[in-house]
Amino acid sequence: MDKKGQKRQGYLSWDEYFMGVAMLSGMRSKDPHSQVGACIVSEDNKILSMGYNGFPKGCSDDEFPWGREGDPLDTKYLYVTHSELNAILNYRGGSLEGAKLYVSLFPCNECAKAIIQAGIKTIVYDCDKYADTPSVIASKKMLDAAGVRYYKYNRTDREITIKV
Ligand SMILES: Nc1ccn([C@H]2C[C@H](O)[C@@H](COP(=O)(O)O)O2)c(=O)n1
Ligand SMILES: [Zn+2]
Repeated sequence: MDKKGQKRQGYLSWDEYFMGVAMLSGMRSKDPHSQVGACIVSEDNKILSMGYNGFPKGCSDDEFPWGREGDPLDTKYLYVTHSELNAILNYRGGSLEGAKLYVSLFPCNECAKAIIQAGIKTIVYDCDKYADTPSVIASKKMLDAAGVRYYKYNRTDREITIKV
């Protein structure tokens, strides 16, 4: 059949688009071990905010520690802001009630609290590599209790290459 006058095929689905944006955002992270990205989307599929894991403003990426082990004060964990929290805090538009969150790694318990309190109702996540940790188990308990829906992103075979 003649395809003239018909829409292009093979365009990105909404989930591919928003997870792609979340992953692109994660590429800004300076964390040498885990780069996490988040994208918050309205109920009518408008991008509201984005974030990635990094130190708070004024805390230099070159002076604060990126290590994972040793004295807690010398590891990143006490200092880094998670991508989801950054995306929530970056939003300047008012309410996130009913919004969807696309995130490359399942939210921890602290981010779950912020997600619930912000009114986000759906989480689409890619990786769940810390599923067995108390933090993620507690996160799921709270999300379940608060009625926040979450589902794993269905990876497609699509490779997105952008030359910049
Ligand atoms: N849902 C999450 C979980 C973790 N992060 C951040 C926090 C750290 O920068 C990194 C995890 O480090 P790892 O223990 O894998 O070396 O990812 C986040 O932004 N969102
Ligand atoms: Zn978190």
